[in-house]
Amino acid sequence: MNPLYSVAEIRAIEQRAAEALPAGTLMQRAGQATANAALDMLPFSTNGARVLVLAGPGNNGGDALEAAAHLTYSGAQVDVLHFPPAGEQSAERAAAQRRAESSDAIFNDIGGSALAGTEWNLIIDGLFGIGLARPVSGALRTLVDTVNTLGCPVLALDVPSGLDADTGAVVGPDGVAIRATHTITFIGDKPGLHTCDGRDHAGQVTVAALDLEPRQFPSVRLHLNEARFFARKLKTRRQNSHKGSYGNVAVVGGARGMAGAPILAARSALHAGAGRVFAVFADDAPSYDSGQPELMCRAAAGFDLDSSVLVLGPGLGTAPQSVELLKRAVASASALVADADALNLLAADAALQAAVAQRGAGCIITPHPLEAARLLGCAITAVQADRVAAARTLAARLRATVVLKGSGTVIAAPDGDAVINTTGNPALATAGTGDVLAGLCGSLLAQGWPQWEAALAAVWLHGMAADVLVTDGVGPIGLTAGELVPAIRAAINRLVQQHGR
Ligand SMILES: NC(=O)C1=CN([C@@H]2O[C@H](COP(=O)(O)OP(=O)(O)OC[C@H]3O[C@@H](n4cnc5c(N)ncnc54)[C@H](O)[C@@H]3O)[C@@H](O)[C@H]2O)[C@@H](O)CC1
Ligand SMILES: Nc1ncnc2c1ncn2[C@@H]1O[C@H](COP(=O)(O)OP(=O)(O)O)[C@@H](O)[C@H]1O
Ligand SMILES: [K+]
Repeated sequence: MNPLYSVAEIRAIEQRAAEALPAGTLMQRAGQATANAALDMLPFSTNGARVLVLAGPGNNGGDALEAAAHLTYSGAQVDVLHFPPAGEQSAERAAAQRRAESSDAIFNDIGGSALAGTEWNLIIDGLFGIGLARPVSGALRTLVDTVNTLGCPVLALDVPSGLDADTGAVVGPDGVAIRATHTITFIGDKPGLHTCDGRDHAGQVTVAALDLEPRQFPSVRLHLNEARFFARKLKTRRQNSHKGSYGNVAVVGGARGMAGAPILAARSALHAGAGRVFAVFADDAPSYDSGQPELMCRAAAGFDLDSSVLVLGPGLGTAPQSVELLKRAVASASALVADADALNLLAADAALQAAVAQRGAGCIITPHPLEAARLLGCAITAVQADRVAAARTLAARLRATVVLKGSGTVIAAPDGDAVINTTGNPALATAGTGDVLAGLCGSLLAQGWPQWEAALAAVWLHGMAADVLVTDGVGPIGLTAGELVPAIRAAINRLVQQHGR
C-alpha cells in the first residue's frame, strides 16, 4: 500500500522496536542493508572499487560506519570521512565506530581537492538523516556542494542529507542537500523523498524495513499513489451502451484571448472517454474547433450549467462576467472541477468559498502552488515548505478534493486522507498541461467516478502519459500539452485492459 510515515511516526516505531531487541540491532541491520544496496551499485568485481563513506555525528553516521565495515569485507577500498559528535554519542554508534575502525576502512581527513580528484565508484551519504535540526552549514555545506558536482553514484542513507524527511524541502532559506542517485530509507518510506525537492535529491528510493513486522507499523493516512487505489473504478464498456452512458462535460472558461485553454481541457475530456463535451466560452464562442470538430462550442450566456459535469476555470479570466459564471457554477447541482482563474476568483471571495464548502455535489480543485497560496492567504514558499499540510488544510477548509500540483502532486481529501503521486516529470512544466489535467478529472467524473478516485486516477494517468512520451523521446524538452492527450487515451485504455471489469 506504500504508506508514508512522518519522522515522529518513524521515531515511535523505532523506539518500540528497539526496546524488544538487543542494543544496536537496528543500526546493525541498517548497516547491513546499506552494504547490500551498495554492492548492487558497485561494479561486478568489487575488488579495489573506491567507496567514500560520509559519516555524520548522529545515528545516521552510525549506519554509515556499520556499512563501511561490511563493505571492506567485499574487497572494496573504503575511505571514511568521519564527523564525530562534539559530545556524547549513542552506545550503538560507538560500537559501529569501533567496528569500522578495526576493519580495513581508511579513516581519512580527505580534503576537497582529493575528494574531487578521485574517481569514486560510490559515495555513501550518512551525514544526517531524520535528526537534521538546522541547515547544513560551514565545512559540511562545502562538502555537500562538492559531492553534488561529482558525477558518481551516490547512495543516501535514510534521507539525502539536508532534506526535510517530512516535507521534501531542502532545509534553510538558501540550503543545500545531497543529490543522491539512490536512497535506502529505513523502517518505512517518508513523504519528503517524493515531493517538493525530494525527487531531485532522493533518486531511486528503496525501503529497508529492518526486519520489523507489519504489526509494528501503525496505519497512516498518507500513501504513495498507485493504480490499486482506483483500479476498481476502471470499467470495460458494455456493448449495449451509447454516448449518454459516458456523461457530459462542459469546460467553462475561454475569455477573449484565452480560448486555447478550454479547448485543450475539452479535448482531454473527450479523449479520456466522456460521451459529449462542450467548450463553453465566457465571451464569444468560435463556431467550432476545426482541429476537434466533435467538440460543441457554446457561449456561456444561456448555457445550462446543470446539464454537465463542469470544468471551470481554463482561460476564464477575472472580469465581472467570469465572477458571475463562477457563482452560477458553484450554485449548480453539477459535479465541479475548479482550476486556474476559477481558483483565483475563489481566493478573493470568502462567501464563494463558503458556498463551495457547502456544495452537495462536491468539488475537485486543482491549484498549482501559487493558486494554493492565494487560496490559503499565505506565501508560495509557505505552501512549498509543507505541501501535504497545505493540501490537507485547503481540503478541510473547502470540503473539497484538492490536487496540489507540482513535482510529487499531493491529493488530499477533507477527512485528512492524502496521497503523493509518483508519475510525471518535468516535461509537464509547459503551458496547458494543467488544462489537460482538469479536463481529464471532469471526464472521469462524467463517467461516474467518485471524486477521490477520479482525482487519483487523473493525476496518475496524466503523469504516466508524460513518462511514456519521455521514454519515447517526446520530451522532456519540448513536449506540448496537446501531445499529452492521445497518450492519456492510450494509458487509460491500457489500464482498463489490465484492471477493467
Ligand atoms: N537509533 C537506531 O537504532 C537507528 C537509527 N537509524 C538512523 O538514525 C538516524 C537518526 O539518527 P539521529 O537522531 O542521531 O539523527 P541524525 O544522525 O540524522 O543527526 C543528528 C545529529 O546531527 C546533529 N545535527 C543536526 N543537524 C545538523 C546540522 N545542520 N549541522 C550539524 N549538525 C547537525 C545533531 O546535533 C545530532 O548530533 C536515522 O535517520 C537513521 O539513519 C535507523 O537506522 C534505525 C535505527
Ligand atoms: N517538474 C514537474 N514534475 C512533474 N509534474 C509537473 C512538473 N511541472 C509541472 N508539472 C505538472 O504539470 C501540470 C501544470 O499545471 P499548471 O501549472 O496549472 O499549468 P497550466 O496552467 O499552464 O496548464 C500539473 O499537473 C503539474 O503537476
Ligand atoms: K543521509
